[in-house]
Amino acid sequence: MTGLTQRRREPGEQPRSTDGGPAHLDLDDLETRARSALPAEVFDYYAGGADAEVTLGEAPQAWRSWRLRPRVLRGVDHADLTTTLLGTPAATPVGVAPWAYQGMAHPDGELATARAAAGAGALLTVSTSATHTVEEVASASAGAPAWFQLYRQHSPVHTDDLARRAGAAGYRALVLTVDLPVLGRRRRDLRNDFALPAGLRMANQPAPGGAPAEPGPPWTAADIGRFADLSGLPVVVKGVLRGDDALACVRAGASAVWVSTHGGRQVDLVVPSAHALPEVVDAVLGEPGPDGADVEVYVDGGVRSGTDALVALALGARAVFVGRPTVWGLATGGAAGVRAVLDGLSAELAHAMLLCGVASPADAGPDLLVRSGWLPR
Ligand SMILES: Cc1cc2nc3c(=O)[nH]c(=O)nc-3n(C[C@H](O)[C@H](O)[C@H](O)COP(=O)(O)O)c2cc1C
Ligand SMILES: CCCCCCC(=O)C(=O)O
Repeated sequence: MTGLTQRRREPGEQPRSTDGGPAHLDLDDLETRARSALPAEVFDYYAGGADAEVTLGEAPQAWRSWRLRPRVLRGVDHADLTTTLLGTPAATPVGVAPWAYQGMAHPDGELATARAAAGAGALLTVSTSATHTVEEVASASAGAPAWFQLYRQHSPVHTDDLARRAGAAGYRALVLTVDLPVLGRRRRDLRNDFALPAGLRMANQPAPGGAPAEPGPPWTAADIGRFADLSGLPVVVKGVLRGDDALACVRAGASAVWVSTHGGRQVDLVVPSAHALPEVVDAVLGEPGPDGADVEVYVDGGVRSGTDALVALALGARAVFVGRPTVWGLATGGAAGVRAVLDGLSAELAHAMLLCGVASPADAGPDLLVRSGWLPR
C-alpha cells in the first residue's frame, strides 16, 4: 500500500512521503544532472529519438491532452497500488521498460536497475542488449519478478538459446519487441558518429564494439507461439500501435500487448502511445489469452508523472512502463537513483488516485477522463 498521509516533519528533516519516497520528484532536474554526468554522445544516444524527434516531443504532451474527472464522496481513504501482471504480483503498476547498454550509465548497469526494481516491488524488463547476462540480472533481482525482452539475433540458434535461457533463469515472461525490424534513423547518433565505448560488455550478443547491433530478421506472428513454447513463458508483444495488430498478436498466442513507440526512437510522426492505447484496448477487450485469462495491455512512452500514469490506467492499461526516467536515475545515482524514480512515480500515482477517488489500479476507468475540446489536439 502506498497511501499518503500528512505528518509533521522533525526540525531539519528532509521532506519525504510517508512511505519513504521523495516528496517531490523533479525529472527535469534529474535529466539535467544526467546530461552533466554522461559523455555528450552517450546522453544523446539515451535521450534522442528518430528523425526530427516529433514523436519524442509529443509523447508527454499526449497524456496531457486528457483531463481528469475526479470522483468525490466515494469513501476512498487510501490508494492500494498492488496489482498482478500476468498473474505475478507487483507492488505498483509502474514498471521498468527494457533499455539497452546500461553499463554506459553506471558501472553496475542492469544489476543496479534490477536491485532498485526489486526494492520498489516494480516489475523489471531486461533488454537483450544488456551489459550483464540473462542469468546475472536474474540473480541480482533476487527472486523479484522480471521479464526478459528478446531481439531476434542473426543466428536462429542464438535467438532460441536466449529464449530458453530466459525461461531457465526464472523470468516470468518473454517480451518480443516488434517495432525494430531495423534501427530507426537517429540524427543525434549520426551527427555524433555514435559508437558503443570500446570494452562495453555485450553480455548476451557477443559482437565487436561499434554501432548498436542491428537485429536479425523481423518477427512474424508465427514466432509468438513458437517462442512461448521454446521458453515456456507467456509472450508479451511490445511495440503495437494498432487494434488490428493487437488482435493478430492475441490470435497468434500472445498473453499481452504493449503499446509503445519505442520512446520515439524508431519511426517519427507515429501516433503517440496515449492516443493509440484506446484503440488497442478496444480491440482486445475480453479476448482470452492462451491460458484462458483476459489478455493484458501495457503502455509506455512519455510517462513522467503520477497523473500521466493515472490517465494510462484509466484508458485501460494494466501497467505503465518508464524508460528514460530510469536512465537518468541510474546515471545520477545508481540503484538508489532508479529506486527514487520508481518510488517517486508510485507515490505520485497513489496521491493522484486518492485525489480522484480511485482505490486501486483496477478501479481506474474511462469515466475519469475527458478530452477537453478547448485544448489543441
Ligand atoms: C536508451 C534506450 C534504449 C532502449 N533499448 C530498448 C531495448 O533494448 N529493447 C526494447 O524493447 N526497447 C528499448 N527501448 C525502448 C523502451 O523500452 C521504451 O519503449 C521507451 O523508452 C519508453 O519511453 P520513455 O523513455 O519516454 O519512457 C529503449 C529506450 C531507450 C531510451
Ligand atoms: C539488436 C538491436 C539493438 C537495438 C539497440 C537498443 C534499442 O532498442 C534502442 O532503442 O537503442
